[in-house]
Amino acid sequence: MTIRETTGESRLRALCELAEQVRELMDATTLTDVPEAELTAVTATLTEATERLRASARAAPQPFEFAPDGSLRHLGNAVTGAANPHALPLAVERDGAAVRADVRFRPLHEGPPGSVHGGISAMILDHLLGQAAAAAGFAGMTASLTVRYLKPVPYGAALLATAEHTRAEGRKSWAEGRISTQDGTTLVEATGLFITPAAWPARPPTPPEG
Ligand SMILES: CCCCCCCC/C=C\CCCCCCCC(=O)SCCNC(=O)CCNC(=O)[C@H](O)C(C)(C)COP(=O)(O)OP(=O)(O)OC[C@H]1O[C@@H](n2cnc3c(N)ncnc32)[C@H](O)[C@@H]1OP(=O)(O)O
Repeated sequence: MTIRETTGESRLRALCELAEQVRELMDATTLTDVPEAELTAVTATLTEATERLRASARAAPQPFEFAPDGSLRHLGNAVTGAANPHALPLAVERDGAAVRADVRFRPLHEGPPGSVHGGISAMILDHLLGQAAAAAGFAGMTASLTVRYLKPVPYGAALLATAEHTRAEGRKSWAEGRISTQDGTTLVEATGLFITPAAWPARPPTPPEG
């Protein structure tokens, strides 16, 4: 018996491929040094492509949903969503009780000359800490995030982001995490408070792998 993929999944894969191409475009735009006439010509091409995509539009990005394999996914997420060009996308994995993700920032993420914008590091850590809390069974919204910037974060280098849930008190729970180099030097670390909104189920499902 042949199991067919749904048309929806095939279309979603095409959407993710488009998002990846847009990431390539953003990288190319950040670094391009072509002449002005070429910039103008490419802008015209992109204006046309943008209008084609807007011919039919959703009210919101791809939702939090179950994939056909039963896993939870959020393709529209700004950090992990493969269908969201803004996302790296970060692929978050469970590592025992903790979570981890390989990270390679790009010139697109520049803040101070030659290194990554602090808000980008904070965004990655916010999400990773949130997934660590969710992995421990305490999914919630970020109520506060404290970030300590220890060393500039380079782009282009293979880095590692890790986080773990540390404790819970009722609907409040805490997690901590860091972005480090491959040799274990911590560049930026964060602590976060996550609160499960009263309206959420007491024990939400475990987080998606990414
Ligand atoms: C159907 C759902 C299914 C869900 C499935 C989930 C699966 C998960 C999988 C994967 C996870 C992915 C991970 C994502 C990570 C990224 C997360 C983000 O980026 S979140 C966006 C940024 N954050 C916001 O937009 C929050 C906006 N704020 C709020 O919504 C509320 O303020 C909220 C929920 C944080 C608290 O609202 P209240 O009404 O529940 O809070 P009150 O009842 O007043 O307080 C409860 C306790 O918390 C303290 N508290 C409240 N807010 C606080 C704060 N900001 N700082 C410190 N303490 C606070 C209070 O003092 C109180 O403490 P006392 O119980 O008295 O000890």
